[in-house]
Order: sequence, then C-alpha cells, then structure tokens
Amino acid sequence: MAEPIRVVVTGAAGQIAYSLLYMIARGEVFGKDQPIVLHLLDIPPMVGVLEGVVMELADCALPLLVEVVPTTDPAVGFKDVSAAFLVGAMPRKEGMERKDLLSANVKIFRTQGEALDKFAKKDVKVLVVGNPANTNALVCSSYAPSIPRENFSAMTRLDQNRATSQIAAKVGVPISAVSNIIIWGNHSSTQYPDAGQGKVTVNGATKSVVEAVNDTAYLQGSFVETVQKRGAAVIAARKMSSAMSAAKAACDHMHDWWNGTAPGQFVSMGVFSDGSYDSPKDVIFSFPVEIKNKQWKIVSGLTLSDFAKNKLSVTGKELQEEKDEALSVLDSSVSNL
Ligand SMILES: NC(=O)c1ccc[n+]([C@@H]2O[C@H](COP(=O)([O-])OP(=O)(O)OC[C@H]3O[C@@H](n4cnc5c(N)ncnc54)[C@H](O)[C@@H]3O)[C@@H](O)[C@H]2O)c1
Ligand SMILES: O=C(O)C[C@H](O)C(=O)O
Repeated sequence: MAEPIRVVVTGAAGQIAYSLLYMIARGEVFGKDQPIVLHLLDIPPMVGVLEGVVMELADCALPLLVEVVPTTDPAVGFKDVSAAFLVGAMPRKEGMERKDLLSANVKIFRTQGEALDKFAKKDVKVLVVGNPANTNALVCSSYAPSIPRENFSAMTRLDQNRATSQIAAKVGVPISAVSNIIIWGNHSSTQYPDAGQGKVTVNGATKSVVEAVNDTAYLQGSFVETVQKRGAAVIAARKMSSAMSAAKAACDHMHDWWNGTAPGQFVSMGVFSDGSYDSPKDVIFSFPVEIKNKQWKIVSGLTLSDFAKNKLSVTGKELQEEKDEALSVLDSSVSNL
C-alpha cells in the first residue's frame, strides 16, 4: 500500500460534499490502492452537522480511509494537503446568476488562497467548485503565490458531462460512445458547449458528432442553451442546486488530473488562460486539455467556426468583467490579480 495522502474538502457539511466525500473515500479519484486522510473544513455554525458526517464516514467502514480530520480552522484544514476540493461557498437560488455570488464568495477564496499558500504541499492540486468558480479560482491562486498557478483549476466538468449526456441521448448511443465535447469559457450561462470537435462511435464506426447528429440548428441552438441553463433548471426543480452530479463531476475532474487522459481524448477544465483561441489572458477560462504526469496542456490547433469564435468572445468578455469586479470587492492594493 502507498503512503496516505491528505485531501481537503471545504464545505464538508454541505450537500455536494455529502456525495463527494464518499466517492473520494471509496478510492474513485486517487485509486483503489491509495489510502486517504480526509480533512473536512467548514465554518463554526456547521460543527454539529460535520460531526454527523464524520459518524457516517466511520459507519461506511471504508478500507482506504485511514483518518478523518474535521475542523473549522483553515490552518488545520489545509495542512500538508496534496489535493483540495474547494466546495464551501454560498450556492445561488432561483433567479440568480452565478456571478451574483461574487461579492459574498470571493472573500472566502482569498482566505483559502492564503491558507493554501502557508500550509498546503507546494504541488497541491486545487479544484474550485464554489461559484463563481472561474473567478474564485483566479482569486485563490493570486493569494497563494508560492504555489504554481497551473495547480489551480475551476470546474466545468459538470457542463461537459451534461453536454456529453445530451449528445449521447440525441444520437441514441451510450455515454461511453461519445468523447471530446468541449466547454469553453466561464461556468456560467455564457459558456460555450461545443460539439464541433466531438466524436461518437455508432455500430462500431467512429465519426464526428456533427455528422452523426446532422442538425446544425440543434447543435448551435437548443443543445447549447440546454447545457448553459441546466444548472438553473435543476435549481427550479429541486429548489437546491445540483449536488450529486456536481460531486461526480468533481471526482471526474480530479481523477483525470491525477491519472491523465487517454491518448487522443481531451477534457475541459477552467485553467489560466495563455490567450489561446483569442481568449483574454490571465483569467481562468475553460479549455479542452490533455493531461500527462499530472500536468494539463491546452489542446492547440483546433479549427473554430465563426459561430464558435463569437461565443468564445462573449464568455471571455464576461470573465474579464468578473475579474474587474473581484478586484473592486477585494483590496486591489493587496491582490496580485
Ligand atoms: N462548478 C460547478 O459546476 C458547481 C456545481 C454545483 C454547485 N456549485 C457551487 O458549489 C458551492 C457549494 O454548493 P452546495 O450545494 O454544496 O452548497 P451548501 O450550501 O449545501 O454547502 C456549502 C457549505 O459550505 C460551507 N461554507 C461556507 N463558507 C465556508 C468557508 N469559508 N469555509 C468552509 N466552508 C464554508 C457552508 O457552511 C456549507 O456547509 C456553491 O457555490 C454552488 O453554487 C458549483
Ligand atoms: O447552477 C448553479 O448555480 C449550480 C451549479 O453551478 C450548476 O451548474 O448546477
């Protein structure tokens, strides 16, 4: 057996964490041979709930879970962690956009960036789930200057999973037959779900999604809108934001970061933009990436239609605006944004 690694989940008493902790502790992210010490970070009013979560984790009798550390102290929560799932933040309610959470949530990510900087391992992999995820990841990284900025990412995997599921249903194939659907830009209603590079295997033959679907109006219309608005649709139905699917997506994201992607396959992650595909530099923008040895690389050389370029420009502009707003919320003289 390998040495245990320390993994922190923030918002550990919340609804996403309730599914996520179980999946991590079962070995679905870091592997079935990797023992885990789980750090559960939440805020003082949630201590009682956290105790219940600790009891339930014990009652699961999970062989890989060697220790659980519940805490409300970021110094304890982030101590020596190799992976961080930053879930803890306020979720939106019906009628809100995710960016409406910015002023409430951005300060949490400043504090957590500072704590990661001081206490986490320098090669920690950080996944931000709390919304607005892209801008929170940017803020978090800017307050953790001793950790490489490549180690910070925002979750758009839920959008990728939603988009992949829509295409599989449209073509009438299992999910596993569909690959390389891309989410560009922000985890918001301006994101661009792009099936243009997607592949699908039908009756043993692999073809492009564009060919298999053969319906441009759908791929540019209701497919895009359904994925863009899926989070709001779940809130309208459940009166709470998505949790089970968000936890699954967080596992998929970290799993692929940790273990790599298959040759020829790419996944979408919000990562620091280098200006690829005319995106604004130095915002956290979702790109297709390939991953090897725990390092992601933006897939280069894809040909984008004018329709796609226009969508990328809209979502890039929103990310730039969110960054400016985050700066105005935070003390810009202190921030490195
Ligand atoms: N990126 C995505 O695809 C995606 C998907 C779903 C939800 N989300 C976001 O994830 C976040 C969490 O959602 P949820 O449904 O689990 O919410 P929730 O309200 O059920 O749980 C949030 C938890 O975070 C805790 N928390 C608040 N401030 C904290 C802090 N400073 N440190 C540690 N913990 C803190 C709360 O006490 C609570 O227990 C929300 O912002 C939601 O919008 C993102
Ligand atoms: O939409 C939300 O506010 C929650 C989450 O980001 C989602 O996409 O389901």
